[in-house]
This record gives sequence, C-alpha cells and structure tokens, in this order.
Amino acid sequence: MERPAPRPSDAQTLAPALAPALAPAAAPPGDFSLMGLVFAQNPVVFAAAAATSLASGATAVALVVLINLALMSDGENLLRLGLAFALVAAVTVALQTASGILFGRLGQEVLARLRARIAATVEAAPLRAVEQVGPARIQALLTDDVFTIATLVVRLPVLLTNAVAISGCLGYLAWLSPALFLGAVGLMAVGVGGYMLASGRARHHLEHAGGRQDALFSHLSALVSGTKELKLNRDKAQDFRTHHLGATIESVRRARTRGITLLALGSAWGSLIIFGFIGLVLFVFTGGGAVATGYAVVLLYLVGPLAAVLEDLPRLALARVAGRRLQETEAALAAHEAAPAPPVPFTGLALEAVTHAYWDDRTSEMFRLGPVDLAFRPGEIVFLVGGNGSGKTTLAKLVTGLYAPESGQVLLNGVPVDGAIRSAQRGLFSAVFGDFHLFESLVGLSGAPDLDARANRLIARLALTHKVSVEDGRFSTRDLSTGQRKRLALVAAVLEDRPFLVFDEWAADQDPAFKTVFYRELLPELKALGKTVLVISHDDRYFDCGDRIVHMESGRITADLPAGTGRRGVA
Ligand SMILES: Nc1ncnc2c1ncn2[C@@H]1O[C@H](COP(=O)(O)OP(=O)(O)OP(=O)(O)O)[C@@H](O)[C@H]1O
Repeated sequence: MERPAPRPSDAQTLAPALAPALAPAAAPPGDFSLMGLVFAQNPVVFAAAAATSLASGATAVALVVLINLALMSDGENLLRLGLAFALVAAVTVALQTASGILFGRLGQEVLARLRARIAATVEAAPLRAVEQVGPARIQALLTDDVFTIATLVVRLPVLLTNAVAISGCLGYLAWLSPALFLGAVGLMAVGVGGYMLASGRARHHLEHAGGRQDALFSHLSALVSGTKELKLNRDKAQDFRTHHLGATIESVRRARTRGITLLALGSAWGSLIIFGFIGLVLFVFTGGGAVATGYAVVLLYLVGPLAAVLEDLPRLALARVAGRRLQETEAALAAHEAAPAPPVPFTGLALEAVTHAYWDDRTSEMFRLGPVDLAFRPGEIVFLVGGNGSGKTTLAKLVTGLYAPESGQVLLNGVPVDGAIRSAQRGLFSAVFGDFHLFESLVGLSGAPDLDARANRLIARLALTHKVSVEDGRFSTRDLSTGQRKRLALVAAVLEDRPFLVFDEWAADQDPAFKTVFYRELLPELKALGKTVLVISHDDRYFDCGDRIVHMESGRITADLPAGTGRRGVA
C-alpha cells in the first residue's frame, strides 16, 4: 500500500518514542529543570529546607575550622573552643534534622502532586492523545518515574549540605594555602570532567531503559489480563515468559546496569583523583609535620562530602531521565481540551464531510474514515451497522465529540463545534462502548434524588436483583459476568439522563430475553422520553426498532435509510 502523505491524526501526538513529528511541541530535553519542578511544588517548604541545608553545610565547615584551631591551640583557648564546638555541633545536628524532615515532607508532596498532575493532564488531554501515549507509559510514569524523582528530593538536603561543606572547606583551604587551593580545584575539575564524560554515556543507556520500561509495563499488564490464555497453553506461557516479558525485563536490566556501571566508574574516577591529591599533598609536598596536620584535617573532611556527592550524582542522573520522560509525556498530552461546559439543550447534531485517519506504524497502513455526512434529530433511534473494522466505533467517537474531526465540521444545534462547544457536545452523551469501564459506584450522580431506588428498579428490569443492588450510590459487587456488567453499565448510562445515548454492540453479550428487553422495551421508552439513541448493532432481527439504519463499509457510509426499507441483513 502506498504510504499516504498527510498524517494529521498522528501528528497531534507524541514525544520521541512515539512520533518524532511532534518534536516542536515538546520542550527540548535540556529544558527540564528538576529544581524548578521541586521548587514549584511548595516554594515555602523548599526555601526553608534549602536554607537549613545550606546553613548546616556552613556550620559543618565551622566545625572543621574549630577542630583545626583546637589542634593548633597551645591549650589556653581550649575551653572556649570546646564550648563553641559544642554549640556549633548542636546547631549542625538540629539544622540537619530539620532539613531532613522538611525535604522528606517535600519528597512526599512531590510524589503526591506529580501523581495528581499527571492524572489531571491525562484527564484533560484529548482521547486520541491518551490512546497514543498508551496505558503502559502512563502507569510507568505514575509509579516508577515519579518515585525516582521523589527519592532524589529526599536526598537533596545531603547534597546541598555537602555542596556547601565542600565550598567552605575549599575556601578555608584557600586561606590556609592559595597554591594548595588552586591544585585542589584543578584536580577536582579533572575529576568532574571524567565524571561528566561517563555520565553523558550513562544517560543514553538510562533513557533507553526508560523506553524499554514502558514495554515492560505493557507486558506486566498482559501477564495479569492474559492469565487465562497463558494458563491454558504452556507453550504460549513459556514463549511469553521467555521471549516477551523475560526479554524485556532483561533489556531493562542490561541498559540500567550499563548506565549505573558507567556512573559508578565516573564516581570512582572522581574518588581516585581526590585520594591522589590528598596523598600528594600530605606525603610529597608538605613533608609531614604540623602544617600537614592542618591540611590533613581539611582534606580528610573534604573526602566525606565529595564521596557523598559523587554517590548522589547517579541519583540525580536517574531523576533527570525520569523528569524528561515526564516532560515529554506532558508535552504529548499538552493539547488540553476545553473545560467542561454547562449543559445545552439538544436540537440537532450534524456531521459534514467529517474525516478521521489512524496511522499504524507497525503495518504502515492507514485507516481512513469519511468524508461522512450524518445528522441526528432529538428522539431518533438510529442503528449503525457494518462489518468488523468498517469504522462504526470510530464514527461513534466523532459523533460523541471524543475525537475531533481532522477535516469537515460538526454542527451542534446548527453551530459549528470547536473548543468549548466540543465539551458541550460531549456533555450531551452517555455511552456504553465495547471496552466500557464499570465504576464501583454511580460516580457523578451522588445527590441525585431517589438514586438508589431508580437504579434498583432498572436492575430489577434487567433481572440482576439476585446478584447486585445499589446502596448509597454504590454497586454491591462488580464480580459479575461480562453480560451482567454490561447491563449495569447500561443502568448507569440511563440514570445519567443525558439527551443522547450511544450503545456500541451492547446487546452482543446478552441472552435473547435481554436483547428483547433492550430493543423492544428500553429503546422505545428512551425514544418516548425524547432521547436520541445511536445503536451499533449486528442484530438485524431488531432493526425494525429503529427509525433509521446507517450502513458503513470501509470507513464510508454506504446507505442511510428509514428502518424497514431495503438492505436488511447487511451486517
Ligand atoms: N485506537 C486505534 N488506533 C489505531 N487504529 C485504530 C484504533 N481504533 C481502531 N483502529 C482502526 O480503525 C479501523 C476501524 O475500527 P473501528 O473500531 O472503528 O471499527 P468497528 O466497525 O467498530 O469494528 P468492530 O465491529 O469490530 O467493533 C480498524 O481497522 C482499526 O484497525
């Protein structure tokens, strides 16, 4: 098949892993500011935590100076120095404890707020963008990546304290011996340069691991949802375990190990330089004695913070990779839909030359829907019929406003739909799609008058009273058969009392008796209430229950006829 030029639907989407075409929408990787992100969560706590960390770094340096003074003292000042030491030590411990607590709190806030932010972004994003990002990436972000960022936040006080301690000690060293200070700074630059080189390569592996991690989450979800299939077939289970799940676990492990090893080598290079420098100063240049003792105290104190910083740098690298993934995904989901609009009365909906296309990267094939012209009036029952894959569900997503047309337009009550009006369009609908989700309660309906009684009456009509009931708006159970859960989804949809209902092959899993209740009783009742209903169906026995039958083939409407005329049984 010839590859079609325009790919408008996929062009709305994703960051690197998903669609390079999107690159302009996503911020360049270097833009990600971890500190900015943490600061934004709670500026007051961040400022207080940072201030206490910095102060504790400074008091730690004061301790080194006091130790040095005590070592050089002739005994006269010892009591005064001792008292000062005790005071500074107590303040240091208090500051370190306070910064630990504050950053711990900030870490939990970052975790909670980032999760809430991702959830809000997903909720506000267009359905198509969410579908293209995929559940695996969203799940990985909400668990693994967010946790990596929060872990770094908890380590931030130590990092900051150590950074200040290193700077202070270097300053003190400069005062003791400018030449030694310059030597220390020069060698530290060599150490840091080596580390940066290694960490650059490491980041490449860590980013690759992030991409594989999305695949891993997808396999893990297949492991749970595909348990039945895997248990029935040992070969399938073994193949899945070895070549799919196992291979992905292994590739994440390999990429992460490479990244972490490179970071460890970078840290080792840094430590080597530090110890080399200390050795040179103590054993070669100063030649021992009292002068050497003064330098030794400072240099030995420096080792601890420097080693700790080098140890924390990999965490920083991991958190930056996680932060970039977060930023890319948010950019991919950035096209926020307009905020929910107040309900509007429904007088008519029309699709004019509406099109939509899906591009499948794996098969390099395009599915095109439309151009479609279709109109709905209040109180109409419209059957949408056609073969598998002909585009019925996609058309229903366009009708309901879940997808925006790529070309053509939708008119709601005669007004062209865009932005906030599309939100109003969605507000007209209740739908039960094939992949419906049954919430554990009648969410969005709490406080509605007589809710439990109305729900239980509908449950009784669908012969589910012996299985489930509604109390305080909650279903007593959701452990039901697929057909039974679909009946509950229908109960929820009807109770929402929206003017337009969509049922996507609702009756496919139902017994003949329930099919009859649905087609011969519920649909006429909904019509009598003035509801418009779009019924996607293959049940040609019941097509006479509709006002119109719309036929689809290969993404096109091939007939739109009053019920009872021609083309019966096409589906
Ligand atoms: N989320 C998606 N991403 C990419 N392609 C999709 C997506 N959903 C559907 N398609 C493609 O669009 C075509 C139409 O699918 P659609 O679900 O609209 O058909 P349908 O008529 O409802 O089929 P069925 O009767 O089997 O439910 C299919 O060929 C499918 O491959």
